[in-house]
Amino acid sequence: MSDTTAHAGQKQTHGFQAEVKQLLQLMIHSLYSNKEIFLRELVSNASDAADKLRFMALSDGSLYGNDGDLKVRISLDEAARTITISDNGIGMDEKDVISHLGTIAKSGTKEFFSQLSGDQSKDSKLIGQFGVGFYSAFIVADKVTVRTRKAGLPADAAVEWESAGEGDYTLTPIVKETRGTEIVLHLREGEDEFLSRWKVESIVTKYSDHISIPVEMWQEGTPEREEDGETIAATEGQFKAVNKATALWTRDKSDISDEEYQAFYKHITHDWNEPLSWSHNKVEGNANYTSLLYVPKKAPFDMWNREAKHGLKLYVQRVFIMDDAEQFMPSYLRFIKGVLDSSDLPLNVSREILQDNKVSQSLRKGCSSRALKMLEKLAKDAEQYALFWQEFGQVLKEGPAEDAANKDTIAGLLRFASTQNDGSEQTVALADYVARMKEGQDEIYFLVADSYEAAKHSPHLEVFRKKGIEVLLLSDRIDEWLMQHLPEFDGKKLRSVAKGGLDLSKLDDEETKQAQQQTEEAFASVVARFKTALGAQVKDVKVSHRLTDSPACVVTDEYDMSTQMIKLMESVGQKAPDVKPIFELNPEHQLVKHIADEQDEGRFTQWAEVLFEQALLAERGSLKNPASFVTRLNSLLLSLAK
Ligand SMILES: Nc1ncnc2c1ncn2[C@@H]1O[C@H](COP(=O)(O)OP(=O)(O)OP(=O)(O)O)[C@@H](O)[C@H]1O
Repeated sequence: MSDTTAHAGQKQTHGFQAEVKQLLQLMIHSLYSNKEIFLRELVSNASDAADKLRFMALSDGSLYGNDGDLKVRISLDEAARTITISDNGIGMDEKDVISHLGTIAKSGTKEFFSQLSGDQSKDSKLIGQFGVGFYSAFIVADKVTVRTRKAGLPADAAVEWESAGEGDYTLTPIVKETRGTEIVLHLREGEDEFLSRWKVESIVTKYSDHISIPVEMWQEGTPEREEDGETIAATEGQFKAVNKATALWTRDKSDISDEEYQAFYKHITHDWNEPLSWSHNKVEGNANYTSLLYVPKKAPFDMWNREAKHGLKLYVQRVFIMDDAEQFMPSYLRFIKGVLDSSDLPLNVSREILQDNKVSQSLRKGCSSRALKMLEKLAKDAEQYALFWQEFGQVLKEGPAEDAANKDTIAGLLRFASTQNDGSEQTVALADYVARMKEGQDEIYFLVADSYEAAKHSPHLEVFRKKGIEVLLLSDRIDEWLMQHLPEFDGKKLRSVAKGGLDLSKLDDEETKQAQQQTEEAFASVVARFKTALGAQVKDVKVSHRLTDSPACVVTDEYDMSTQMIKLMESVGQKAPDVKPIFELNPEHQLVKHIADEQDEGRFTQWAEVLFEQALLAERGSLKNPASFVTRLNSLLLSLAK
C-alpha cells in the first residue's frame, strides 16, 4: 500500500526534547479513557496540511503537481494491525520533521514543564492546558511511522520518522512517490477495536464531519447479485468520503448541532476540554464575513507569556490564510479562539497588510463586540460565568485600559470580592453593587490592597461597616491599574476609600454632621500639635470620620498616586514619586485621647511618630526604617511599664 522505498543505510537516531518525553507519558496516562481522540488529532493535522498547501499554492500553483484533489485517507490493515492516515497536503522536509515531531516549539514550554510535580494525577490536570496534537498517536500505538514528502520537493527528498514514543526516534531518507504525509500506527496490544471499519468511520463522523476536505475510507466492492428478481451489477472497491466535507462555519446555524460545534472547537484548538460557549455569526452588507468564536473552559499554559501566539484562524473566501491572526482580537480577549472567514480581504493578505488595513480594523471591531456579547450572554448563568471568571477574569481586567470604546461593556463583565460577602471569591458585578447602594450614596467604593485578607481588615473600612455601605475589595496585581482606567460605571464615580477627600456626609443626618463639626473644632489644637510633631513627613493632619476601632490611618490625597500604585512601580524597579500621606486621627480612640493629654512635647512627638508609623505599616505592609520604629515603640512601652 505504501508508495515509499528506503535509501540504504542512512538511518539516524535522535533523542526527543525532554519535555516531549514528559508530555508523551502524561498524555498516555491522562487520555487513556478517551483514546479515540488520536484519530481526530491526526485527521485535523492532515486537514491543516491541506489548508497550508492550498494557501502556498495561491502564489505557486505548480505545488499541486498533477494532484490537486486534496483529501485525507484512512486505511486499516488487520493482518499487520496498523491504521494509516495519509494526506496529500503540504508535507514536511527533514528539518520540519525534527522541529515538529521531536520538540514542542511553543515558547514557555520549558518553564511550564518545570512546574510539574511528578505526582501523576496532579500533573495530568495541568497537562490538559497543552494541546493534544500528534503525540496522541502513542495512546493507541506502540510504534508510529511517519513518511512524508514536502510539496515542491522530489520523490527522493522524503523522510521516514519512526518512534516507539519513548526516548528517541529515527530518521531515514526515503523515496516517496506522492506528496504529503502518511502516518502508520502500529496498534498496541488490546487496541484492535480501531481495526474495525465501522468503529473508525463512526469516530470520523463524530469528530471530523465538518472538515472541509473529504476523509476517505476504502469501500469493498460487491459481486454481481440478484435481488427481487433483478440483477444488480458488481461494484468495484473504491475510496469513499465518510464525512460531510463542508467547512462547519459555512453551514447554517440551524443545521449545526452542539456536538458539531464542540467537535469543531477541538479540531481547531486541539484542546482536551469542551468549550464553555460559542457564537457563530454571518455578517453581510458593508462588511462580509463569518465568525465562529469560542470561549475555552481552561486557560492555556502560556496565557501570561508575552510571546505566546493567540488570535483567530483566518480564512479568506474559505481559503485558509493563517493561524493565530492576532489582529482581530485585542490582547485582553486573547483567550478567545475561533475562525474568521472574510470576503473583503485579498487572498494574498499578509500579517503586515493586516496590521494597517481598514478592513481588518473593522473586522477587529466586529469580532471584539461579538466576543463581548458572547461573554454577556455567558454572564447570565452565574455558575458558568464563575468558571470563566476564575480562568480569564484577570485577563479581562486589562480591557478598560486597552479598549476605551468598549469600556462600559467590559465594566459590566467585571466581578469583584466585596464586603457584602464573606469569602474572597470575585462574584459581585458593578450592577449588583449599584442596585444595593444606600439612599443618598452616589459613588461606588473600593479598596485595593496586597491581599484579600489585608483589604478585608483595613481600617479604612471601619466607617463603611458602621454605616452598612458596601465596599469592593480588590487584591489582584492588576487591580490598581484597572481602577485607574475605570473612573465610573453607570454614571457613578468609583472612589478609593484609601484616598483623602472621602465625603460621606450625604449619608449622615444633620445631628451627626453637627457633632462632627464640633469634634473637629474641639480637636483643632491637638491636630496642630501633631502637624508640628510630624513636620515634613505628612502632607496634612486631619480629624478622621472613617475610623471606629483604629486610632489613626494614612490616606493619599485625592490626586496623588495611590499607595498600591507606588508599590507596583517599586516592585518592577521603577522610581515612584515621593508622595506624602495625609494622617487622619480618630478623636474617639482612647490612645489618641491619652496622647492629646500628654503635656511633655518630647513625649508627645514620640507618641505621634509611633502612631504615624503604625498607620503607615497597616497601609503599606512595611516601613522604610523599621528598626527606628521598634526602638521608639520600646522606649514608650518601657516608660509605661515604669
Ligand atoms: N499531516 C501532517 N502534514 C504536515 N505537517 C504535519 C502533519 N502532522 C503534523 N504536522 C506538523 O507537526 C506539527 C506538530 O503537530 P501537533 O499536532 O503536535 O501540534 P500542532 O497541531 O501544531 O499544535 P497543537 O496540537 O498544540 O495545537 C504541526 O504544527 C505541523 O507543522
